Amino acid sequence: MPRKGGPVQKRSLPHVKKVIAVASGKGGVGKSTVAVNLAFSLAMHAEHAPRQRPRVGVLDLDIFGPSIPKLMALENVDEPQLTEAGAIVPVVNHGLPCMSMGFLLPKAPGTDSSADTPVVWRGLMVQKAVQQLLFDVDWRDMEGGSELDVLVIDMPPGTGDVPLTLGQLVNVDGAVIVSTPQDVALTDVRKGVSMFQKVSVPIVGLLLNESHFICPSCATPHELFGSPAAFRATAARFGVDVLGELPLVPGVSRGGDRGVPYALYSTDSTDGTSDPGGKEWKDTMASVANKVWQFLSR
Ligand SMILES: Nc1ncnc2c1ncn2[C@@H]1O[C@H](COP(=O)(O)OP(=O)(O)OP(=O)(O)O)[C@@H](O)[C@H]1O
Repeated sequence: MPRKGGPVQKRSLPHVKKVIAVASGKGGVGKSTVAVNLAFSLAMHAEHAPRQRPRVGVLDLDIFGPSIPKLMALENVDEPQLTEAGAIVPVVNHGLPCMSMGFLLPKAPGTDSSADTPVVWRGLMVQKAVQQLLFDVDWRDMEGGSELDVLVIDMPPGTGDVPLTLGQLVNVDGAVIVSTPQDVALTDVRKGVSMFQKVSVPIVGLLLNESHFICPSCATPHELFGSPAAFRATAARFGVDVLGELPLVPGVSRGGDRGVPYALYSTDSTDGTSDPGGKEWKDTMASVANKVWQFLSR
């Protein structure tokens, strides 16, 4: 909380070593999909022997449109448990601890999911909810007690109150900004970069999503939403890296709908990575995770 008469103090999140925010200037560009898959790719990071792999979690800060419950097949879970000290215990699927407003909202009448429960709140209540999600979750492994090495935060789209609150209150180690190649999305990328710079959050880099589609019949890459050149130019203008260019792959969307993130699909089976562009998507995501890990290890 801001102290009376003094500057706002940034804090670390309890039991979390590093924090990465995944943000976008505009909605619907694939930010949540990237956040979840980045978390798995960091957790499976090739540099680590299986026993030394980092503990990674995901926090969904999209209060008004939480996507993590669906992407993680956790839509119908019961309300999270509390520790003896009253902290919220994350919900786990596929081995990944997650927390989202979607787990704390009451279920919509006649359903066993909160997906259709509208959130109609005023600013102060949103601030309170964000602070609770940030500071009142116990990310420790309930069995071994180990802390979280990396928390990936799925931000709400845009440059509203939530990203500002996060940047002002929390020591965020880096932000990844996701965009598609359309002009309108790029304009918002510029706003996002400026906002994080204003609250002194280092930018790891920009990530271009749905940069191209590989034709299933002729294997030619097509730029469906515009040329990546403008995106690269925007990154260069701000002096930030382009972390990668992810193709549009139907299996990525199917995986999200089924609650099985694409990073978990194996590369040598018929489960979807035979999609045109599937291997390129996976290799790019692994390389992005590698760059994020290097950034965090500086
Ligand atoms: N590379 C990709 N290939 C195919 N589909 C994708 C890809 N990236 C995202 N999608 C699909 O695009 C849709 C939007 O993605 P997502 O929900 O992750 O976006 P978002 O930016 O988080 O949206 P919101 O602003 O609503 O939070 C989803 O259906 C997702 O499965």
